[in-house]
Amino acid sequence: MSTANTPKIRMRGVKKAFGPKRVLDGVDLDVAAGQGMVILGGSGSGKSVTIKCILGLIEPDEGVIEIDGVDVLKLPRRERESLGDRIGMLFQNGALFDSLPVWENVCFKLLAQNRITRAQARDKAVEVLAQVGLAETVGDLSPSELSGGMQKRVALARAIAAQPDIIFFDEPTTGLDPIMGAVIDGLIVDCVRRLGATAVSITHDMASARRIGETAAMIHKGRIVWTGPAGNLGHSGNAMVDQFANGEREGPIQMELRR
Ligand SMILES: Nc1ncnc2c1ncn2[C@@H]1O[C@H](COP(=O)(O)OP(=O)(O)OP(=O)(O)O)[C@@H](O)[C@H]1O
Repeated sequence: MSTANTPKIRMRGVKKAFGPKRVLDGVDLDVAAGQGMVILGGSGSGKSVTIKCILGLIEPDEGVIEIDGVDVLKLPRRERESLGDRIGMLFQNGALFDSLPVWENVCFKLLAQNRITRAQARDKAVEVLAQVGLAETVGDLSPSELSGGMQKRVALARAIAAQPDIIFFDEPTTGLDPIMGAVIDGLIVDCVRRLGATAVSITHDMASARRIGETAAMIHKGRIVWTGPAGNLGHSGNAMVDQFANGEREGPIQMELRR
């Protein structure tokens, strides 16, 4: 049963292998309701697989994943799918559809599920675009006509349009200049706060991690090896985390491909 102390997301012993390759080897992670959690880890360490397991896009081999205290892996398919209505996602590359105008992209999920008429969707898109600093006229453009920073704003608008209570951000500032990255981070923080949502982000950008995360977790060799305040990244006292956050070649993390 869910109580005030129940984590929004709770993972215990989550394992996932692809063929002989074990990617997740017993992930334990708690994300408190309303918290901003950043997941760090080397390339290929399993950050995206972790998020996809929570989203239900990948089925773990073992373990427990709870949302609001409910074991989602045991839910019937239909109930599991309806959980998706409460979850927003900003994909790494934005994943916008160039064949649709911006406003339809923003309200894509609401339209696809017939939760809203096209006229309502247009109004809703204008309202959400304004929240990410975009003018009404942008709604009629194709995503291909927008700069990278504007595309990220549209992707953010799409992630929040259905007012989810959990939002995942996969490398939200990748490919942006540092100032635009900071602007997008600011918008993310504002939007998440306005919704009162729980946010889980993957990023390799430490400045971004400190801005959008309250808490950080580091994944290494398929397990969460450290959790602590995002503000401590780089001087956490954990040699592995500090090597990673400071981008040092020497340290406990040996990356065969980089030698
Ligand atoms: N559907 C899949 N089938 C087979 N292997 C997969 C699949 N999805 C992920 N993997 C493998 O799992 C490992 C972890 O992938 P994942 O995408 O989670 O890494 P990541 O930590 O997000 O990395 P990056 O920072 O580079 O995006 C990789 O070796 C990847 O090749």
